[in-house]
Amino acid sequence: MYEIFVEREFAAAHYLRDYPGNCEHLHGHNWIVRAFVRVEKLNEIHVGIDFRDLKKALDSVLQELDHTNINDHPAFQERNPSSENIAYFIFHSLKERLQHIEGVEVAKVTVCETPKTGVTYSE
Ligand SMILES: Nc1nc2c(c(=O)[nH]1)N=C([C@H](O)[C@H](O)COP(=O)(O)OP(=O)(O)OP(=O)(O)O)CN2
Ligand SMILES: [Zn+2]
Repeated sequence: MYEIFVEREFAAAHYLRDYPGNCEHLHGHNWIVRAFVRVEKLNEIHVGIDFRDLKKALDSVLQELDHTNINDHPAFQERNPSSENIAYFIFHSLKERLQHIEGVEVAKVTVCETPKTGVTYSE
C-alpha cells in the first residue's frame, strides 16, 4: 500500500461563531493543506497517482475557498469554519473529484492554520 500526498496553500479569512475570544472576529490565515491518498497498485510506469493529477483535483477544491471569507461558503452556513470542518469539507470534496479514478482512495486531509497548528481528518 502506498500513501501519496501533495501539499498546497491558500489564503482566506474566517471567524468562529461563539468562540470565547478574538477568533470570533474576522481574521485571515495562509492555510496549508496536505491531502493523502491510498493506492495499492502502481501503473505501468510505477506511479500510484500522478502528483500533478492530485494537485489539480485539490486545487479545484481550494479554489472555492482561496481569497474568500470562508464563512460565506454554502458549506459553512450551519457549520463553523474551524480547521476541523474545513478538513472535513476538503476531504469529501476531493473524494468526489477522484471517484472516477479506480484504485485511488482519499486517506486523510490535514489543514493547518500555521505550520505549527492543524487538524487531520480521516473517515
Ligand atoms: N481545534 C481548533 N482550535 C482552534 C481553531 C480551530 O479551527 N480548531 N481555530 C482557532 C482560530 O482560528 C485562531 O485564529 C487560531 O488561534 P491560535 O492558533 O491560538 O492563533 P494565534 O495567532 O492566536 O496563536 P499564537 O500561537 O498565540 O500566535 C483557534 N483554535
Ligand atoms: Zn483562525
